[in-house]
Amino acid sequence: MSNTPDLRVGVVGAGLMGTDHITRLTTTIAGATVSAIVEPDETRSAAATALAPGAATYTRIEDALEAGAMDAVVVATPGQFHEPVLLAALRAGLPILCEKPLTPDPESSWRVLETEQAVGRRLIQVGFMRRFDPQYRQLRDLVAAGTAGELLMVRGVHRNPAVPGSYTQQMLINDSVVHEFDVVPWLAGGTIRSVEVRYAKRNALSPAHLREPILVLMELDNDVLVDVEMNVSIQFGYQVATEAVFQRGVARIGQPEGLQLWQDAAFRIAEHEGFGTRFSAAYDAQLRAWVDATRRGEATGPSAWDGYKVAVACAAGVEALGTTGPVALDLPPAPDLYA
Ligand SMILES: NC(=O)C1=CN([C@@H]2O[C@H](COP(=O)(O)OP(=O)(O)OC[C@H]3O[C@@H](n4cnc5c(N)ncnc54)[C@H](O)[C@@H]3O)[C@@H](O)[C@H]2O)C=CC1
Ligand SMILES: O=C1[C@@H](O)[C@H](O)[C@@H](O)[C@H](O)[C@H]1O
Repeated sequence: MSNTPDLRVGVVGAGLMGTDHITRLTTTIAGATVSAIVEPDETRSAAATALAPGAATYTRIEDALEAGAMDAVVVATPGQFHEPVLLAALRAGLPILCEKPLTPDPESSWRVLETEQAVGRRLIQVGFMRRFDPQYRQLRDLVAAGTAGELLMVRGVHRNPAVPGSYTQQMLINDSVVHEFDVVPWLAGGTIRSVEVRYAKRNALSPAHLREPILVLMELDNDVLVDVEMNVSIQFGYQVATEAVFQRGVARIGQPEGLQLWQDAAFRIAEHEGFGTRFSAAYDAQLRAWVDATRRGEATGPSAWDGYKVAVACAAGVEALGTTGPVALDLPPAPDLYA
């Protein structure tokens, strides 16, 4: 691929994740150059441009498209602003890496699917980066190999140390469990049949407007039962861990790793501070896979259809926050483009 020119990438939204993608594209990922930054906030735009000298700056994606400033787009605006950016980039025929979620609800995700189908080829990869985490991939391979027997249950924890005041009750589902709604069916080889939410004793350290931690139960159509503790006030660090129960064994991923220290009659091992460290390798691998596939003229990773299925699961999850018992999912058949 060394004779192929660099992919000119436009990054739309230069906040936390947009800046992170710009840094990785500029310093770590071969074969790509950040050619455009689309960001309405002047201070953020200037800070991002300093990381990618030579990138042209715009405040609206329409202007960057009209200028022909990019061959492909990374969408890193907040989820509620994904749809207009996606539709504009799709209509221009550009490949897209869209941060999770595809969009915040099934109706808008369906409109994105329809637009991609009208273009006639897969252009969107959704940023469910856990699929690129080496440990999740190992676990998926183990499930597929069947060497420990059939998978029976998946038990997960998703713990954030704390969240900002702007984090709402629905975000427990839409912003956080959204990852499990994608990665667990992917690794377990099934589709989500229903979602249920149970409330634990409330953590008095949670922000006053949040009732959490919660336990999210998912039934898959292959009868695998999944439980996820979603906790955003765990204080001590960031922990995303999974235990898979098989017929003849148990597998764990996401355990603390690195230096082990015995000192002062105690044992210590570092835990992650945030998703930026826990999934650093996954963010790199996700971008690398996207850039390489795009340069080959192909699409890879989670598709817009995967994004739609997750949006349906999130809608069920949000409903389950306010009801007792499981909420069933109602999924249409996959359109031909994604079958
Ligand atoms: N994969 C992961 O682990 C994570 C993914 N995310 C996802 O990344 C996305 C961005 O989140 P953050 O970076 O935390 O948000 P942020 O709020 O830090 O940054 C978003 C940026 O988008 C800009 N923006 C808003 N509307 C725009 C538009 N129409 N055109 C161009 N720029 C626009 C804002 O001015 C802001 O600078 C979200 O979809 C979020 O769910 C966030 C954190 C972790
Ligand atoms: O996507 C992410 C955040 O938006 C979300 O708030 C966190 O809970 C997740 O762990 C992180 O990966």
